[in-house]
Amino acid sequence: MNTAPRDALEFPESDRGFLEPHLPPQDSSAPQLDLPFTTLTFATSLDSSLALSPGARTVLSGPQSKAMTHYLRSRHDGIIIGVGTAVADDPGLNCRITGVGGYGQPGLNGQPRPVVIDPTARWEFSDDSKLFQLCREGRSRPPWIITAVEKPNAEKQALLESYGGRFISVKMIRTHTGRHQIDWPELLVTLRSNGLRSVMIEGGGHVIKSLLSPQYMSLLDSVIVTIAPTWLGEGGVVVSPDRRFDDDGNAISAARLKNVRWYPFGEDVVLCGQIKLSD
Ligand SMILES: NC(=O)c1ccc[n+]([C@@H]2O[C@H](COP(=O)([O-])OP(=O)(O)OC[C@H]3O[C@@H](n4cnc5c(N)ncnc54)[C@H](O)[C@@H]3O)[C@@H](O)[C@H]2O)c1
Ligand SMILES: Nc1nc(=O)c(N)c(NC[C@H](O)[C@H](O)[C@H](O)COP(=O)(O)O)[nH]1
Repeated sequence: MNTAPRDALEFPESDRGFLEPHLPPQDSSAPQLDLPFTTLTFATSLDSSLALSPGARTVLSGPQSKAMTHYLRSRHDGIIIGVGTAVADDPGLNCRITGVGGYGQPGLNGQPRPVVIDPTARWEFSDDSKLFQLCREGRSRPPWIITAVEKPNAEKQALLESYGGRFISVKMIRTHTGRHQIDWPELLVTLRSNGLRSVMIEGGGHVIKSLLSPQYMSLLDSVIVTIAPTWLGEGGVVVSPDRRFDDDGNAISAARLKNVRWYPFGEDVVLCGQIKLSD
């Protein structure tokens, strides 16, 4: 067994049980589906902010819930973020729990595939990006970048492919505000057909908002939210889906969870549930 690096995290067995009903099945005889098991998971402040501003990497999770997030990463085949998060955070998107590949074990077992949604292929990654440093150290899988660009920049493509990553071009529509909108079912089917049986979606704000729209929320099998005891204040990246109205034009809640469980975790609380679909 290799020695785990100093930044390895511990997530004790005794803390794992409560998460089990909210995670993809581990049973290899579970039925093979067209869609991956899909978990929405993020950390939020008391004023529903993910970060102090769109470009700011902001620590919300305490040490125990951070380790929990890394355990979640070990339990999913893929981890999806938007390019805004890739640019703001220079994330590692790997799993640092002791005992997974690169953290005390050879190989990449337990390491999720990073998937970045980047419609215009604007992420200026380089050899210095954290993700690629981790790939070189054998501590992360190379990313897949989902884009609407048919022929991404050749140099970027060569760099990505030199690590074993790739661009995956998909069709995206433009909304009335000019934003790209991915076809989530199509993306999830594509990821499943490329071998990902489960994915966790970490954010940021735009990704989460689009998944909480009436059109797409039924794709979510599980929702796991860490709530930190802090207010980030005005100007943060807020998780707030579009307003919904009933047939009479009255405002109704945009989305709600069912089968809810709360678990105190250090100074944070972790909320697990499933999207309640209208009857
Ligand atoms: N607290 C947390 O758990 C957490 C998690 C992730 C990110 N963050 C923070 O969130 C911030 C970034 O959030 P954001 O909202 O600015 O960026 P984002 O990560 O949601 O990325 C936005 C971009 O991704 C693409 N995109 C997103 N949804 C899409 C869709 N449905 N279809 C097509 N393209 C889509 C678009 O190019 C869009 O401009 C950062 O500050 C980051 O630190 C926090
Ligand atoms: N659970 C959680 N708590 C936080 O306080 C926080 N800021 C994030 N943010 C998630 C987002 O996807 C980040 O980009 C990655 O957390 C980057 O972190 P890594 O380098 O991969 O460890 N997630």
